[in-house]
Amino acid sequence: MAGSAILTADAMRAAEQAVFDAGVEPYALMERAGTAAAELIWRASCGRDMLVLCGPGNNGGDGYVVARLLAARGVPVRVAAMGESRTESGIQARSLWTGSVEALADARPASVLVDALFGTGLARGLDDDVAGRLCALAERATHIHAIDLPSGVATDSGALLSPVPDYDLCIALGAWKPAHWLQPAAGTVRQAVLADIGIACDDRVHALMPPRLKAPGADAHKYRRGLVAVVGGAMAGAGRLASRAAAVGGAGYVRRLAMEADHAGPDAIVASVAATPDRLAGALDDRRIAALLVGPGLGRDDAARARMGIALAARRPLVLDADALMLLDADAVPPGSVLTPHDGEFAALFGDLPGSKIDRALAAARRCGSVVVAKGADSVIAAPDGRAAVARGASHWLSTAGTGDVLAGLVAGRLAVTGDPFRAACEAVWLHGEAARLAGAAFIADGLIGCIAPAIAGRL
Ligand SMILES: NC(=O)C1=CN([C@@H]2O[C@H](COP(=O)(O)OP(=O)(O)OC[C@H]3O[C@@H](n4cnc5c(N)ncnc54)[C@H](OP(=O)(O)O)[C@@H]3O)[C@@H](O)[C@H]2O)[C@@H](O)CC1
Ligand SMILES: Nc1ncnc2c1ncn2[C@@H]1O[C@H](COP(=O)(O)OP(=O)(O)O)[C@@H](O)[C@H]1O
Ligand SMILES: [K+]
Repeated sequence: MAGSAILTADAMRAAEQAVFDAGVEPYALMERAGTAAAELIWRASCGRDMLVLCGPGNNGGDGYVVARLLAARGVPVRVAAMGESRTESGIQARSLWTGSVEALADARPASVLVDALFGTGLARGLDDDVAGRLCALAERATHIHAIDLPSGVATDSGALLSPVPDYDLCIALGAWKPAHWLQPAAGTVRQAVLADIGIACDDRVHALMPPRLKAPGADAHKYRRGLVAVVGGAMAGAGRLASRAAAVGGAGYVRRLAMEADHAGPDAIVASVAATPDRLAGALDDRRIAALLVGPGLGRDDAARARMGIALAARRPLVLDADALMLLDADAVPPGSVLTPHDGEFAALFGDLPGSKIDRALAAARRCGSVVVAKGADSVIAAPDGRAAVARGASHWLSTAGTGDVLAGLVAGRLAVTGDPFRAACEAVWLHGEAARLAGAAFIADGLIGCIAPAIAGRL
């Protein structure tokens, strides 16, 4: 997973320190960072006039390196600073900049604005006058670039601590930070690029990467590919959406255990009426069930609670979604399951946990010994062993009823295929996002299912 690690500010500082301990001079690392950033900004700005805003720390130091290197290439660059440089490397970078330095308060706008005010050292929101100046200069620029992070975002949580303009490009130095992936900070940047500056990173928390999938082999048959059972409930449509997603998602066989007979297709999905506790328990007494999905359209009444109890008692690998998450207690979740809560379901199940969305998902996963997919415009897939993958950039057209049922079905389908809850959840979230991208604008959940097959085909 090289190149996809997501590090908090503290972890980044530790990773940088390891580089210094190995004999690299701190200023040499800043030169690497500034050189990488200058190259990307050079490509994006085509020689237009540029204003670099430099802060008092090492982020500002990177800004002075960028300004020097681009001026040497003939770019008309000006620098505006927020006070004197305060770090050793920053002071050195400042001393090598031979141009003038304007005060931030008086700086004139330019076509290209480079924000090197604050990075991982931001401790609080920008003062009103600084944030106001940043936003006003951004308003007048045609290209806005952030060095490492947009100034004003909290590195670890992705919260906005003060007003933040919209950026065209953010150059993450050395490793991704949570703010590049978590909302709302991630939403302030149109394109984020990672610049490798030779820092080794622990990638237990990482960006969700496209999966490598395998087509069925010569020895495949429907049970070997995986049997998924979907426990239907009061709202039959949700179970149907999930069943279809499980089937196209890779399961060899999908059984929908409905409350009442309906003949809505597709015919490849075996629907049977399992309305009574005995019928449901009987249908679930099958060791070949490789993934059992409970929750979409289940309902929240006594009958739903009873159906969920029977499903849990079947002791098959579980995917729990929607109403199941509202009926269950976190301590009653069978370890080894996959849970797919949206924010409301997450809060109902786990309460008000502290920290970033990544911290909260990891704490929830540890608590119930299961994989937790904390959904939303940023989705965090967390495992109880401390691994987490973060997805961003999914189409906001996904904010339509039933897309969560599709995701739950996809997770069940991939779980039946792989037998690995974390891998299955990662593959499903990626395929769901890719299907949405392929679906384009204004789709509904039924249409999303039609784009899962091409999403899979693209990863074989
Ligand atoms: N380590 C390295 O060698 C490398 C690091 N790299 C770069 O360094 C960046 C991190 O640098 P950094 O740690 O110096 O923090 P940075 O974000 O520049 O700001 C800290 C300064 O701002 C101040 N301050 C904070 N909040 C404030 C506020 N709201 N309003 C006003 N002031 C505020 C704070 O002082 P305070 O007032 O909190 O005492 C402090 O003086 C990182 O993102 C990357 O770009 C790369 O070059 C690779 C090599
Ligand atoms: N604004 C958004 N941008 C990207 N993805 C989103 C957005 N809103 C919701 N989603 C995704 O759509 C799905 C919605 O799931 P959920 O809220 O459970 O809906 P439902 O219960 O109606 O099926 C989740 O996979 C979520 O990550
Ligand atoms: K910055």
